[in-house]
Amino acid sequence: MADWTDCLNFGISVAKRAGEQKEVKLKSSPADLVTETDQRVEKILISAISTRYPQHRFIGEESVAAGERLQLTDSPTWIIDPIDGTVNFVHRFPFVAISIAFAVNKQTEFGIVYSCVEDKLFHAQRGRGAFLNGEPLHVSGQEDISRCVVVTEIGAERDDLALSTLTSNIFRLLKLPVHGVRALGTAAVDMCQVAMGGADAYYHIGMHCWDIAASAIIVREAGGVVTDTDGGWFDVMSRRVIAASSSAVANRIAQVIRPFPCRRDDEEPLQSGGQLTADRKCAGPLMKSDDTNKTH
Ligand SMILES: Nc1ncnc2c1ncn2[C@@H]1O[C@H](CO)[C@@H](O)[C@H]1OP(=O)(O)O
Ligand SMILES: [Mg+2]
Ligand SMILES: [Mg+2]
Repeated sequence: MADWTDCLNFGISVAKRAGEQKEVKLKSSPADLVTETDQRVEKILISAISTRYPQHRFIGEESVAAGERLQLTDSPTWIIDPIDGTVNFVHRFPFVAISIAFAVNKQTEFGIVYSCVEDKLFHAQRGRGAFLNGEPLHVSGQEDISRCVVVTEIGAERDDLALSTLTSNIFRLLKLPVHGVRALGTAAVDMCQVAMGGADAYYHIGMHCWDIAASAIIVREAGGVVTDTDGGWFDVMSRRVIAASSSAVANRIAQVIRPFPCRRDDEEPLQSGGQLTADRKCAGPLMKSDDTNKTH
């Protein structure tokens, strides 16, 4: 079996170096500022990694936003979110992360999440455990949903359908009841909270592979479970994830939440007048046919 430890160690060093890039130049508008900083960090990461590993491929949030095709092949591939928590970053809400996953044959070999403001470095390598600043990490092991803190994200969709699904899912969880529902503004750090036992579960529909790939392996290696939002097999391109302290909690959340259909990350982008449209939009019917079986 190939040993990717050299890549992991290099990934950790570039993530920490990129996390020091706190200087932000004000451009013409807040939107420009965000784009410029996100793009700059992604360029720093990709240029350092590709110089060392010229054969490797990349899936980067900003490269995809600039029109690059999103395709996970069997080649060694780095999946990068240069700034996870861009809205936090702009508002100085203190949870912002660099998320880097590395996959070979479509299997994640390691994940790195550097929560820059907190200076917390989470990492995990397949079969070798999960760590926070070098110390082993463990999920809470909680099995009782009524004793759980559950994390999710509000996301950016503001249409009625998205908002009603989002709020009704939170409503259902609160009515179980769970101990609390939280949202930190970065999916990567949300899931690392599950890995370290600060939260017992995370779920969301609509994140992208770069938001969740690294923290998914960190949760698993910390002893947690990662599933699809229907409780089935987790597919990193599906944009559907539950990360939990136990199978019991993951299954209970899968029973409670209503699905919100999204275009897969590896689906062909929608074409509109020759221009690529934002692939962040969800599409399709609101409910799956089996939705009537869900717990209300
Ligand atoms: N269209 C979108 N707009 C804002 N945040 C999004 C998003 N799609 C995914 N996210 C992610 O959702 C969380 C915030 O709710 C962050 O992890 C954020 O990642 P980002 O900061 O890298 O965009
Ligand atoms: Mg992100
Ligand atoms: Mg980002």
